[in-house]
Amino acid sequence: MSHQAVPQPAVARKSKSLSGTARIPGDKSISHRSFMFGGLASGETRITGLLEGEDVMRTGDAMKAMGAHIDRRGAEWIITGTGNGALLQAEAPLDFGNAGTGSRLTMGLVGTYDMETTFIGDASLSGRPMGRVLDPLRQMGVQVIDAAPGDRMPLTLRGPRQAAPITYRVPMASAQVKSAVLLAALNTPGITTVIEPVMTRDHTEKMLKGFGANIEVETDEQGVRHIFIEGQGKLTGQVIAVPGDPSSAGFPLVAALIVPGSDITIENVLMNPTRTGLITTLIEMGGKIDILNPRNAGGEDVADLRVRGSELKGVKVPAERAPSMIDEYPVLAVAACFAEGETLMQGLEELRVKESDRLAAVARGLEANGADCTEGETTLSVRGVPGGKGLGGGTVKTHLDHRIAMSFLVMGLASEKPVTVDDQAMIATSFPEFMGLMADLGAEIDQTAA
Ligand SMILES: O=C(O)C1=C[C@@H](OP(=O)(O)O)[C@@H](O)[C@H](O)C1
Ligand SMILES: C=C(OP(=O)(O)O)C(=O)O
Repeated sequence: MSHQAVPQPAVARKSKSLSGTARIPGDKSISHRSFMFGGLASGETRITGLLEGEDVMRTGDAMKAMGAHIDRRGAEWIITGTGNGALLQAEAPLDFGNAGTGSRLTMGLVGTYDMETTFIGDASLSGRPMGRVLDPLRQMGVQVIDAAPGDRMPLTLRGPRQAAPITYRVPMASAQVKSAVLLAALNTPGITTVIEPVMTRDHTEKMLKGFGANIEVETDEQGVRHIFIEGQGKLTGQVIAVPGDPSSAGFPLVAALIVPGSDITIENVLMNPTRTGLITTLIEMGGKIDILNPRNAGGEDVADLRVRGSELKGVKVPAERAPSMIDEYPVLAVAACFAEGETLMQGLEELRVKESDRLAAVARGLEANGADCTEGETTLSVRGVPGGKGLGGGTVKTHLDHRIAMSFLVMGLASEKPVTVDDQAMIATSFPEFMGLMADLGAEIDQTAA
């Protein structure tokens, strides 16, 4: 399905206090990896809580095209994998739609196989840089036999007869790049080393260990992580319960903070410390967020969050925190619009290469809705208006970016005037339940005619 033909606008209006309990869908990062590792392992993998968003379904389709069996039985997804080293050449191009994670991790997964694989995607994905993944793959012996200018998709990989292990220092804070090299190592003899100067989400390392890969992580005195992985080992199917996605939780969370009088509970949220930067920041801003029932589920920390309407104040968000909240800056910028004083967000260079240039897309959307902000090369500062007086009234260009759409719909719930987004169709890539879940909490969001 293409989202580019018929835009579906939506409008969010000032809402009365939000209330109720929400269960957000499964974590996108863990869901992609569950399909990939389950599809690669020997035997059966059973997954509950999987995110059934379009991005993850594309990964499932890719794994099926390479020989995995994937079925949904009731609430469970059941995968019979090919066995490590036994993926088949896909007969047609793999279409990853809008998904950076799915495409980049799969490039790593298949790159070291002695076969050809073509990757295609939508207009947003085709504009995103793939050289960050292709560079280390080339060092391992992978040929890029066709790519759009600037190492972009569509592109075709031709794997070597036998790949060579490398030591690779990840040059930018990117879990996708780290993961692509680790996955390429699975079909490479010997030990591949990935050096990660700045820690990013660690789902690949944790989950590969769970599937039986020989992978070790050492952190040196400077805090630099060295990840060692031995290729061509056996992976065995697992039982996985995917926790709720903290990036998706960010939307009802910020909505409840900025709509006065709100009191909601968000259940079963992943609290892995590489993902909780938004919660830390909002608590620093004075957000009333209670972390309830902290527990461990399937090797990950999870908790329920009680969130109440709050008087927020602006803060400086340090650059070091960026990797732990990288997808949450658009919605944090919205929270900042309702805070007293200035919020300064730093270290945002990676936002420029997401589904849209998120730094520019957020700044333009805020300006269109009367917010006072300054866009720097790698920073964004927002000067807030407690109560939201004068905010709203604009239409936001979403540029095929789900997080821009959801963030600005949240803004409309507490702004004096409605906020319109030009297209909400992309929300289905990561959070298909968004509209219904927000409506159940009392949010006034209408899908307007095109
Ligand atoms: O590894 C992952 O699952 C992800 C890594 C991040 O991307 P980068 O690695 O490009 O920072 C994040 O933005 C994306 O939504 C999911
Ligand atoms: C950046 C994101 O995803 P991806 O890179 O997988 O497209 C996101 O979901 O915000």
